[in-house]
Amino acid sequence: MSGKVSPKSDKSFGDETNMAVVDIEDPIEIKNGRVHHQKTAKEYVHVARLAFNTGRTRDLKYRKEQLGKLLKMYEETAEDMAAALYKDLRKPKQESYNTEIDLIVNDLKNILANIKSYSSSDYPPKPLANMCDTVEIKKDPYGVVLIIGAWNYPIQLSLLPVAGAIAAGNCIILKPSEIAVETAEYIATTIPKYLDKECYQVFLGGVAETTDLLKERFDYIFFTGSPMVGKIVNEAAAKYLTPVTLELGGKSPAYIDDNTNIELTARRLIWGKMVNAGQTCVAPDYVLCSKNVQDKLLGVVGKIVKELFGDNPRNSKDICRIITDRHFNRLINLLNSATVGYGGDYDPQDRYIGPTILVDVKPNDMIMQEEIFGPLLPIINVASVYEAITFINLNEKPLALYIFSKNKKNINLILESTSSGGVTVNDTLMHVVCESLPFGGVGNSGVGSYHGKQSFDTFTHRKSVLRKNFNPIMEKMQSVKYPPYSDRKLKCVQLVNSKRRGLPCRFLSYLLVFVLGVLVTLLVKHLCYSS
Ligand SMILES: NC(=O)c1ccc[n+]([C@@H]2O[C@H](COP(=O)([O-])OP(=O)(O)OC[C@H]3O[C@@H](n4cnc5c(N)ncnc54)[C@H](O)[C@@H]3O)[C@@H](O)[C@H]2O)c1
Repeated sequence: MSGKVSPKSDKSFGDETNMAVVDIEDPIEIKNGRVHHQKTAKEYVHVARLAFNTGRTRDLKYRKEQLGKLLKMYEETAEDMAAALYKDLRKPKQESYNTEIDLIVNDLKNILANIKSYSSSDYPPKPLANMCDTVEIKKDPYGVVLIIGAWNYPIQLSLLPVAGAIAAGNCIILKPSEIAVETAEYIATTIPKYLDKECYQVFLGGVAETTDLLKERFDYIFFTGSPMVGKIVNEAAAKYLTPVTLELGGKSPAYIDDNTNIELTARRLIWGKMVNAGQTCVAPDYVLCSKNVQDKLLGVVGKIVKELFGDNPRNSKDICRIITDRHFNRLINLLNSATVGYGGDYDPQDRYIGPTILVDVKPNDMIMQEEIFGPLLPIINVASVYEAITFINLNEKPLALYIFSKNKKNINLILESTSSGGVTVNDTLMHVVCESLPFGGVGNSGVGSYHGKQSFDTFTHRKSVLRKNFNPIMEKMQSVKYPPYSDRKLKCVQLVNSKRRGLPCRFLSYLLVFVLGVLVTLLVKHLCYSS
């Protein structure tokens, strides 16, 4: 869709009386919670395919221009982004800027500053057999890519991959999450005002529309969401062997060692759990610690919550709300299934849930069967670091793992004995904001990664190119590869093949070719004169 939603549009995607009408190339109606497109998913993809085939997105100047316009969009409409996030999630302004707006602005500035070097071909070392050839790794765009976003960081999760995909020269169909209604509308109405409407299109909708999109052939699919839907996306992609990045979720553990600074641990843990009201893919999902540490944690948590959110956190402007009633009710069911050690306050009218710690939790309890995605923090007691490691390894590989400890041996033991998408030691969430670290999961928590240069690489096919020339001397030198084969030729080929160590750079191999050329010429001249 590239168009404008009328000001009277319904903000819930679910009320027939207030109907949103978008009226440019694809006038859409939003009726009874469903988006009605005039154009089909196939037509969207067709337009993007035609645009890609013009070749314009391959041009570095064009890509920089489009990224510049995206930056302009961020700068000119940052307040609209923050307003949409507030309406969807009651996101505090500082959280909106820290975790979404500034993140995409900085990422884009970094891409713009480095796009020339990211896009340049690499010239790797080469073996003796290719001494006379030019070997190059060209950075090729995949083509038309599908980006599907999740609702919890609806700006960041849609627009960070968009920047990487544009930089790498792809055309894009972006499908933001339908659950973050305001942000989806902001994206759908704002992007066409700034970017090339054929190359970069926004397709609004929910499950049915995403299902339609997934029937189409894409050259790459970048999905952010739950492992369950990730599998659906992966299956659809497999039909055309389309490569995918799957940014998924899961239960991320936080291990607290006996040897730690309990107050700092509590502050960093509660902060990480309460950002976006726990609706964060890398939020610490549950705690593993001894009974002794649990008691100490419960002893300081009241003080920390008061410090962060005041006497009554319900009145704090710094706690997000749960995205929908459905999500809220799921969390309250989980809360009611467990024993509250701290907190437990909630308000259905406002979709508010306060910081809550759950105790006496057992591995088979309901709350341990699914990703929590809310401000509930269960504690599972373990007797040692070894038991914690065993517990982590018995479960799916998490997206994030947090270790709070002063004991280097224990920290390294966990790092060496477990697998997770990423790790922060002695804090939460922070490895995600360091853009030089690739961000992604492993196993059930995802496939592939992005952020920083990795975003460009994710949307880039590294195409191997080997160039030869028609130089007769080179041809003579390589003639041993042709039949008729002989023992002498085999020995020669084996000798060359055994010199697989790469020659370091193009200059050295040119020099070698030049020296060899001179030697051969001198030899020929010498033979001519002597005869
Ligand atoms: N790894 C990450 O970067 C990251 C970031 C944010 C969220 N997440 C994960 O995402 C999940 C929460 O987000 P969500 O509720 O939006 O996820 P979701 O999987 O329900 O939805 C994600 C996207 O898939 C679409 N979708 C939903 N059901 C579908 C279906 N049956 N067929 C086709 N498409 C479908 C939705 O429209 C949405 O755009 C959590 O598991 C969280 O951990 C991961």
